[in-house]
Amino acid sequence: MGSCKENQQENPQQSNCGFVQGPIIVGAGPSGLAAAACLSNHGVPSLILEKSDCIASLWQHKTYDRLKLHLPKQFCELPLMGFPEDFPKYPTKSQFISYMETYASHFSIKPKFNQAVQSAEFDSGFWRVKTQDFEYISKWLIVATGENAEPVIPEIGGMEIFQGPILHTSLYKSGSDFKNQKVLVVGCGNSGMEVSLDLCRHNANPHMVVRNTVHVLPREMFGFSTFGIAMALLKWLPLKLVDKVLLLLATIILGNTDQLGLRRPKTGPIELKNATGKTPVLDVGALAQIKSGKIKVVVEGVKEITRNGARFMNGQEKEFDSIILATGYKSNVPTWLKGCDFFTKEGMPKTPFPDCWKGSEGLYTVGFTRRGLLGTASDAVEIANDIAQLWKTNKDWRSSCNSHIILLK
Ligand SMILES: Cc1cc2nc3c(=O)[nH]c(=O)nc-3n(C[C@H](O)[C@H](O)[C@H](O)COP(=O)(O)OP(=O)(O)OC[C@H]3O[C@@H](n4cnc5c(N)ncnc54)[C@H](O)[C@@H]3O)c2cc1C
Ligand SMILES: NC(=O)C1=CN([C@@H]2O[C@H](COP(=O)(O)OP(=O)(O)OC[C@H]3O[C@@H](n4cnc5c(N)ncnc54)[C@H](OP(=O)(O)O)[C@@H]3O)[C@@H](O)[C@H]2O)C=CC1
Ligand SMILES: O=C(O)C(=O)Cc1c[nH]c2ccccc12
Repeated sequence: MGSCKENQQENPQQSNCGFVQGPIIVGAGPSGLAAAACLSNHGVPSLILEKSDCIASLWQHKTYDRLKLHLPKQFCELPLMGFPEDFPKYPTKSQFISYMETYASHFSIKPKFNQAVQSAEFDSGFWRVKTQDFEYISKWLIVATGENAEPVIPEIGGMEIFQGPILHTSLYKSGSDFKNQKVLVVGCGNSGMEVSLDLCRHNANPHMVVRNTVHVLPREMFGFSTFGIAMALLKWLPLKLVDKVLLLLATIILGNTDQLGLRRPKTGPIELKNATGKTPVLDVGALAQIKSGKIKVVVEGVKEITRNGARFMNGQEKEFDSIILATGYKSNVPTWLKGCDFFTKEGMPKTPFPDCWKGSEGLYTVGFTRRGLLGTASDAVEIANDIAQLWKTNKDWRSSCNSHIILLK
């Protein structure tokens, strides 16, 4: 194994690498916390390394004010501890964050913050995980950096000459910053739809680019959550038939969305989500604003950004005050996990659900199932069961040391 002794000779007072008791978990989002809690429930310690300064940083730092869970709370709870009973069916962002905080403190999870993992590599039986100031070593590495680790920023010509602000939805907080503005929203996933709706509610004038097909479903059908209906039907019916039922009900409730510029993909909504990760839009009011004309749908893709607006694929140019990129997110695993072929070049596990949680040589992933927090919960339980079995059978891994990290002297 490569050693950190060379570094120590240069700086003998300060140890800069050490063994971690139990697994190293990268990321203190819902997935990392769920994995740590399930491990702790089996008596297995772990160490979470988090690049940000808080838990659930996606939710605390990169989401807008009016965000609510769009699946009912029973589909978004982490293992071993549900949401408080008095929370509404669709908890708000701040309720979700407070749940995460209570969860972390209940299981005494204390991540190491401001530790950005720059590389992780398997070497002679151990994972060596480097941050900007320390090298952590363990038998196990749990990747919990999320499917939404980095914003996708498309390369559109002319972005540098646009006179107004251009921001990704991860930086958008509220439409109050855009009052009376004409705003171009690029992208029509859940972020594009909800940001456009929020802009309407603050008297802005959003134009939403829909360059492709999109599934829009009502969040609820006849008082039941659409997601809940889908889950229930999937217990009895094949996926394609469930999709047909959902689309039939959606058409009855919403009408034909094609006429609004929202053409549906040929593949059904749940099949598409499972196959590609593309989440159907669960409508919380944007569709009504599209119907009323307050949100304008632009069916041409953006060709280039100009000084005062954008030129579209049909050659037409329109003026805008601001541009919001609702262009989605991507995994960052390929930037730091080295010499491992478990992930695709897009940073998603090659093994499909439900087996994507386990790699080889002590590598695990939590939260890469394309099934939201429900997938996170099932991964965390599987991983903890697996590691706990190994942990119990080998007492060498259980040191009497109280600290999580044993410094190499
Ligand atoms: C706006 C929005 C709303 C959503 N709403 C829902 C919903 O209602 N229901 C649902 O099921 N899902 C929802 N999702 C999906 C979302 O991905 C999950 O809710 C959840 O946040 C995933 O948790 P995670 O821990 O896997 O990833 P994240 O929450 O992204 O957490 C990953 C953590 O890893 C850290 N990290 C990343 N790279 C490194 C590194 N190199 N070193 C150290 N730390 C690192 C990050 O800072 C972050 O704290 C939503 C997503 C978005 C963007
Ligand atoms: N309330 C909630 O719970 C919310 C949940 N979310 C979740 O967060 C995740 C991310 O959602 P979101 O941020 O909407 O990302 P998505 O990946 O779902 O959507 C990205 C959108 O951007 C479009 N796009 C990408 N590049 C371009 C381009 N160059 N020009 C035009 N359009 C482009 C895509 O179109 P195309 O299909 O053509 O590539 C797509 O419409 C999802 O899982 C979503 O469900 C998000 C918001 C709210
Ligand atoms: O909200 C999200 O981003 C999710 O990934 C939740 C989710 C998982 N599977 C789905 C299927 C349909 C709609 C939302 C989801």
